[in-house]
Amino acid sequence: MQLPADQSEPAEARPVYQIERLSKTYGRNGFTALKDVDLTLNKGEFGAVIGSSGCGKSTMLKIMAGLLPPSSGRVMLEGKPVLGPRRDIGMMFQQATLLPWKTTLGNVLLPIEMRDGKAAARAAEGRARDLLELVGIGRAESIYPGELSGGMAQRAAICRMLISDPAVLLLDEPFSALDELTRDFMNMELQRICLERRATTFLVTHSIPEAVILADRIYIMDANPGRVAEIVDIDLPRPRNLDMINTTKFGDIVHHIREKLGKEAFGT
Ligand SMILES: Nc1ncnc2c1ncn2[C@@H]1O[C@H](COP(=O)(O)OP(=O)(O)OP(=O)(O)O)[C@@H](O)[C@H]1O
Repeated sequence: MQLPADQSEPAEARPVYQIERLSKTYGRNGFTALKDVDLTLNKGEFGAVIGSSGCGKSTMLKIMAGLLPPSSGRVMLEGKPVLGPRRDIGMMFQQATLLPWKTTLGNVLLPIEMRDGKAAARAAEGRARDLLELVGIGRAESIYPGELSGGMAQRAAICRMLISDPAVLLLDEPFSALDELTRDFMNMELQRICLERRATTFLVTHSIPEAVILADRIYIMDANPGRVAEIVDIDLPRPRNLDMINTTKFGDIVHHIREKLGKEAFGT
C-alpha cells in the first residue's frame, strides 16, 4: 500500500497524553502497583509498555482510560484531565467480547447505539461498512459472532473501537489469544490502520518482538512498585514489515530489552 507522503514522516511532537507522577496504591491490600510514572505520548505516536506479570501495566492502562482513579498524579488527554471514561478514548482487550445476538455490523455500531440511540446507529451504517472494508471483513457484515474466526472477531472489535473516532487507542494485549500467524498478520493490519488514521496508540504486551515491530517507543517497567525503568526509542523505518524481525538490528533491540527485563521474568 502506498502511504501519502506526510504519513511516512515521524510523529509531530504534539503531546496527546501527558501522565505526570502517576501512582496507584490499591486500598484493599495497600499494594503500590504504580509509583511516580511519567509518560508523554505525542500525536500519531505508537507507544508500548512491556514488563513482567504484575508490574502494573493493566493498572496503568485502566487509569489512562478513566476506568480507575489514580492515588496521586494526573493524566491529561488533549489538555483535559481524564476523570472517567471518555468518547475520545478507544479501548480493546484480549477478548473481542462481541454480543452473540447482534450481527458483525450491529456489534460495530453498538457504541453509537448505546450512546445516541438506534437512529444514530442507522445513520452511521455507511461508516461502519467502510471500517469493515478497511480491516478486510466487509463481506461478514451480516453474520453473527459465532460464525467468525478469532481473527475476524478481533477485526470487528477494532472497527467497534474506531467507530467513535477516538483520539487515542488503548490496547491491552489485543491479539494474544490468536495463533502466531494470525497475530503477526493482525499486528501488520494494526500498523496500517494506525498509519492511515495517524492514530495515537498505546499497547500493553508481554511480547518483546511484538512491541519492537509496532512501537516508536517502548516503556520497560519494573515491578514492586511498578515504575518506568527505561525508555527505548525504536528507529526502524515505517511501514514496518515482518521481514525486519530477521535483521540484526531488530535482534539487537530485542536482546537489549530481554536483558533489561531479566531472563527470569519471561522464562526465555
Ligand atoms: N483490584 C485490585 N486490588 C488489589 N490489588 C490489585 C488489584 N488489581 C491489581 N492489583 C495488584 O496490582 C499489581 C499490578 O497488577 P496489574 O494487573 O496492573 O499488572 P500487569 O502488569 O498488568 O500484570 P499481567 O501482565 O499479569 O496482566 C499486581 O500485584 C496485582 O496483584
